[in-house]
Amino acid sequence: MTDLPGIVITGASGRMGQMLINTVLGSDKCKLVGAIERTGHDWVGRDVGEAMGGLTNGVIVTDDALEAFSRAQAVIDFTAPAATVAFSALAAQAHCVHVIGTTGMTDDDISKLGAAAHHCTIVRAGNMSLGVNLLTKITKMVAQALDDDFDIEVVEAHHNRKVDAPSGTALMLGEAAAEGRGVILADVSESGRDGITGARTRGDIGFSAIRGGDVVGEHDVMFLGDGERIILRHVASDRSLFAKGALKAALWGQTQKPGEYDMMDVLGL
Ligand SMILES: NC(=O)C1=CN([C@@H]2O[C@H](COP(=O)(O)OP(=O)(O)OC[C@H]3O[C@@H](n4cnc5c(N)ncnc54)[C@H](O)[C@@H]3O)[C@@H](O)[C@H]2O)C=CC1
Ligand SMILES: O=C(O)C1=N[C@H](C(=O)O)C[C@H](O)C1
Repeated sequence: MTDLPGIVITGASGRMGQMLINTVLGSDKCKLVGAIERTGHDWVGRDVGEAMGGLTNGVIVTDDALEAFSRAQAVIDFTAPAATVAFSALAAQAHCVHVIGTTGMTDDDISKLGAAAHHCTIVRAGNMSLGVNLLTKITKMVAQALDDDFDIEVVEAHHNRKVDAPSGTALMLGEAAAEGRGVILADVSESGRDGITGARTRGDIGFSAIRGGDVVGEHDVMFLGDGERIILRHVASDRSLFAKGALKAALWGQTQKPGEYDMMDVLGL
């Protein structure tokens, strides 16, 4: 039992944090050794099981990330961009695998992960589910097969607490479509249409975001031609699939060399 890899969960009180804690506690392949929240959060100092409304489990929520990481083999991090950049430096110092689910990271944030990846294994993906990663592959294939006669639009829907748009998944799908077309997404990306926008530019990849209620995550990639449309869709109905994917990545990362990886690598897609 003691030889099982120890996992730390950051953002312990969050929607994904709590799901991840339950997933780790329910696994016979790893053990929970730490739970992190931001300084000043009212969970800091409390037993995480009790804070989640259940039985105590002996893991006390802390804001001392480096101390917790130094007792762990992997950190699973679904928090916010600035926190994730800071955690990556600490995970590198502690030589832990860093699994990153956080979305909304800028190019500058992502470039900062590069230094940490010299010392530790980083697995980062905007979506940890098998279905979305497969959809990403399929999107690239379809985009490769069709030309600009088909307009590409990515439409996503999420719950009303989500703070970033387009979603990390939508951007993954957009990147895949752009790769399939042999173009750079930044050169053709179109989002936030409003007002007199003019006609659609041929070759653009459009993004639309719906926010409301408790939607877990839905993504459509639409290829719209004259007289026909192809619509590829993924619907997530339970956050546990992201948590299971992240845990798979944390365990996979135990045998990898330092560097930056994604869920395609983990899933062998
Ligand atoms: N890649 C994937 O498969 C998925 C990614 N996500 C992403 O995960 C992130 C979190 O999503 P939710 O759990 O829904 O958000 P949330 O708002 O419920 O949770 C975020 C948690 O991070 C904590 N946090 C923020 N800064 C911190 C810091 N400096 N130190 C420690 N904790 C800190 C907050 O206190 C909060 O508990 C978002 O970026 C979301 O898009 C969500 C689901 C799946
Ligand atoms: O914030 C969320 O909830 C989700 N975020 C990820 C994203 O931005 O794509 C993954 C999933 O769709 C849920």
